[in-house]
Amino acid sequence: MPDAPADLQRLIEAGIRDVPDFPEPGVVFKDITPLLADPASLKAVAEAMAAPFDGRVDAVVGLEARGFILAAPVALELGAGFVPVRKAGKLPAKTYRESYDLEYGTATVEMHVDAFAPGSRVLVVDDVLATGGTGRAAVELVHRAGGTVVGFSVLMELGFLKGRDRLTGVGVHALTEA
Ligand SMILES: O=P(O)(O)OC[C@H]1O[C@H](OP(=O)(O)OP(=O)(O)O)[C@H](O)[C@@H]1O
Ligand SMILES: Nc1ncnc2[nH]cnc12
Repeated sequence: MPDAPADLQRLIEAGIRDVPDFPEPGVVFKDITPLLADPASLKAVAEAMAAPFDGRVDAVVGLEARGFILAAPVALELGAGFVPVRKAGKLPAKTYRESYDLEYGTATVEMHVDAFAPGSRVLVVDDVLATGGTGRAAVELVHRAGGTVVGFSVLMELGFLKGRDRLTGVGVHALTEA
C-alpha cells in the first residue's frame, strides 16, 4: 500500500518513466529523471519522504548515486546531517564494507567508520527498493557504526521483488509501489 496521498501519487506517476531492457534485457528500469527535473515534484517528494521521521533523526544515510539526490533534501527537511554510502573504493578514510546482489548484478558499498556518533538515530534514503540488497547492506553498515536505524524511506518500491522481506525489523516507507 503506497504511503503518499493521491495528489502526490499523480505527480510521482507522471514523473517516473519505464525504460524496458535497461541496463539489461528483461529489466524494466524506473527512470526518475523527469520527476527530478520538475521543481514542484522534487520538493513534494523530499518533504513526503521526510515527514514521518520528523524530530527523530540525527543523520540521513544516502545510497550512491540516485539515493544521494533525494537524501540531501530529506536531510535538510529534517535538520539532520547527510552521510554517504558509496560504491567501493570512493571514500577516502577508514570504512566498513558490505557486498550484495542487485536486480542486475552485484555491488559492494562502504561507509566511513566515523560517519556519525555511536547511538545516532539514522534514516536510510534511496530512490528505489527492488530486491532489498542495497537497503540491507546499508542497514548493516549503520549497525556496524553503532547507529540505530529509524527507517528506510524510498520514493518507489518494486513490490514484486519482495525487498521488504530482506529488511525485517526496519520500518519501510515507500511513497509509491510498482
Ligand atoms: O533493492 P536493490 O535490488 O538493491 O536495488 C535498488 C538499488 O538499485 C539502484 O541502484 P544502482 O546500484 O543501480 O546504482 P545507481 O544509483 O548508481 O544508479 C537503486 O538506486 C537502488 O540503490
Ligand atoms: N528496475 C529498476 N529501476 C530502477 N532502479 C532499480 N534498481 C533496481 N532495480 C531497478
